[in-house]
Amino acid sequence: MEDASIGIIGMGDMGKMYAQRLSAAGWRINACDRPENYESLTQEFASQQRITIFPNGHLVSRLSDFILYSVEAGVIDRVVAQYGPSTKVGAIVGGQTSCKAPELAAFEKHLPSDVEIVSCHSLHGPKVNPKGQPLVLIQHRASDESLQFVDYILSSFGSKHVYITGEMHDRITADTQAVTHAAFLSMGTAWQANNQFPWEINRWVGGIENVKINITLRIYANKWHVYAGLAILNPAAKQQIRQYAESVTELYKLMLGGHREELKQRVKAAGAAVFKEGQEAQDLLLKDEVLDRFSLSNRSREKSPPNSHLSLLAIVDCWSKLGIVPYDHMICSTPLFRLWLGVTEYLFRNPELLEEALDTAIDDNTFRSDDLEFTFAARAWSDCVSFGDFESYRDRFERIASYFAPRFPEASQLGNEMMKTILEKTTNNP
Ligand SMILES: NC(=O)C1=CN([C@@H]2O[C@H](COP(=O)(O)OP(=O)(O)OC[C@H]3O[C@@H](n4cnc5c(N)ncnc54)[C@H](OP(=O)(O)O)[C@@H]3O)[C@@H](O)[C@H]2O)C=CC1
Ligand SMILES: O=C(O)C(=O)Cc1ccc(O)cc1
Repeated sequence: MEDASIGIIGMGDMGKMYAQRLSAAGWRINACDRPENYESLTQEFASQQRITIFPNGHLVSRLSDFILYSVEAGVIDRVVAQYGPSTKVGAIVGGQTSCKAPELAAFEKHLPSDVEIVSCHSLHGPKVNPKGQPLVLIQHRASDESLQFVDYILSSFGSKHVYITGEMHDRITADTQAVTHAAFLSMGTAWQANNQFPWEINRWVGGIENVKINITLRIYANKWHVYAGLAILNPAAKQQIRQYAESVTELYKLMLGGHREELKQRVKAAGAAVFKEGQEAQDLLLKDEVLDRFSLSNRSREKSPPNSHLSLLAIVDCWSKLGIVPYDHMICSTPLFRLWLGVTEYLFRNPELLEEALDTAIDDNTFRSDDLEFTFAARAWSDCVSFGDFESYRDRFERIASYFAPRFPEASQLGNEMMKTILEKTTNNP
């Protein structure tokens, strides 16, 4: 067992993270990226004895006992079609892509029948310490023994292993990932459309606004294909993002029409369905003292600025309409999802704050144009995902990312500290 070697096809951020950590745990790694990256990768890993770089996936596949594809989700079929037939007889193959339906379909289609399939998914970014984070393992076409082997290989991460099917993985991550990203992508789109840097405007400063701002910038500072792939390729994501956009639109119409009682009744009923009695056994995930430390703004905050919090009211409405209990999704939660649930929980478990948000939504028209742009944005992202066009997703994503780009270095440093502080409190208690 110990003399087995691990193949990694796709040495981007996740592939490198896996190579580094697995080689540090003593495994021999055979890795490749696209042939044009062979020279630079060879140089980069020259001093690492246990990592051997090869020019292409054929050479990695024929040598390795467990082969992991860590490429963009949109190219998985093409890459497996290319290298799959070269897989070593009796090897185990898996993938790291964020949506399992296309990955598993590609494996079934292109891998020889003597090859077993155990796939995986680390539910965190490459710079997050895997310890304690969920790691999904999917025994798709494999013996129990082979699952145990992969389990053993990946055990050095110290992650929390979760054993589910590919289908269940996609249904849960549609919520924990795709809808979560849609909400933050929409916030960024709305700020850009209104030509705002939210940390420069008094009414945005402080508290849960800091989480919204830091996470939005964190997403836009990342690679578009990760978000596009997991949303566009996951059929459950389309439906769930559409419901989020509908919830945003319907709540916004109630606000515009001044339907205070209907708005309150709908939001509170949704809140009661999602945040059931007894679930508050654990402390609130987020607290003001922590949140206020992570501001991009140099303005001071005197009092919690009132806000309609349309994005948060809508996610709870969306969960309730879909019959989703987000706490049940903690098994596939990413750090971002836990923060997102943390901020909604913060609002909904504080009746005064919720009441203030609902009254602000009706009475205070300074939020109307922000909320209008947010509504447009949520619908536009939903259409973009439903349409399934990677290039238009990329175009929207990169246009908005370039608006915020000057603040990425600062936001990412602050965002990392924020994640670390908040996640230290939540990782062991998901
Ligand atoms: N980033 C994240 O936070 C997470 C990502 N994931 C998933 O992991 C996968 C990898 O993501 P990530 O590492 O971030 O993305 P990257 O873009 O950093 O890495 C993908 C790598 O695959 C390479 N590649 C493309 N085609 C081939 C090929 N034919 N042969 C060999 N290599 C190839 C790419 O090369 P080139 O760039 O030159 O095309 C690139 O270096 C994705 O499916 C993503 O959804 C999962 C968990 C977290
Ligand atoms: O936490 C998130 O949602 C991220 O943005 C990082 C991420 C991206 C893709 C994954 O498949 C898993 C984690």
